[in-house]
Amino acid sequence: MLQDDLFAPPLASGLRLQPELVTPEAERALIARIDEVELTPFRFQGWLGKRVTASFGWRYDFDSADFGPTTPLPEWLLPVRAAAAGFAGLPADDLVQALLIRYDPGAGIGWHRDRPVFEHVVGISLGVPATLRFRRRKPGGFDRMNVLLPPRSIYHLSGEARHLWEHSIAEMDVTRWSITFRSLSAKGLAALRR
Ligand SMILES: O=C(O)CCC(=O)C(=O)O
Ligand SMILES: [Fe+2]
Repeated sequence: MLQDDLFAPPLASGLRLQPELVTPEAERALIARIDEVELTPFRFQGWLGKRVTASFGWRYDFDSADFGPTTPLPEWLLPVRAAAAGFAGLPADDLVQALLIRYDPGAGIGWHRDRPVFEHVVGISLGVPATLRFRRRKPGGFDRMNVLLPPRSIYHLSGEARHLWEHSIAEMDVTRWSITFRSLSAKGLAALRR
C-alpha cells in the first residue's frame, strides 16, 4: 500500500486524491494550452451545455453514442498524462483518452457515471477549488459524499467510486478547467474489435 493511502481519510473505495500534482507555473501553462484548443459546447440530447470540451485519443459523442479514435493527444499533454498514470499506477499508454473541459461561470456537470466504454478515470482540477460530489442510491434515498478538489490536485476513480457511485460538480460562478484521462474498459476494447 502506498503511504499516501495509509494516511488519507477514508473515502469511497476506489477514490484516491492527491494535492499538488503540478506547480502553479505548470498549472498556468496548462490553462493557457487548454484555452488555445478549440473547445465546443458539450451536447446532450440536443441540449447545448455551458461547459466546453475537447476530446483527444478517443471520443464519445453523447448525442449519437458514436465512439472511436479521434485526434491523437497533443505533445503538451504527454508529460501530464505520464504524471497522471504514475499517480494511478497505470501504464501511460493505457490512458488513451484525454478530455479537456472549461467550465465557464454558471457551468457544472450533472449527476452521472462515466461511460462504460471507459474504465479508469484520472482527473486533474485546475484554476479554482471545486467540490466533487458523490451519491449512491440506497433504500429511501442516497448515501452522499463531498470531496474537495484543490486546484492542481489529481483524483483517480476506479472500483466502487467509479462503478457504483455517481458524481457531479455544482455550477460555480468562477471559471474552472479540468483534464480527464481515461483507459478503455473490456467493453470499450470489444467495441474496438468489432
Ligand atoms: O471536471 C471534472 O473534474 C469532472 C469531469 C467529469 O466528471 C467527466 O467528464 O465525466
Ligand atoms: Fe465524470
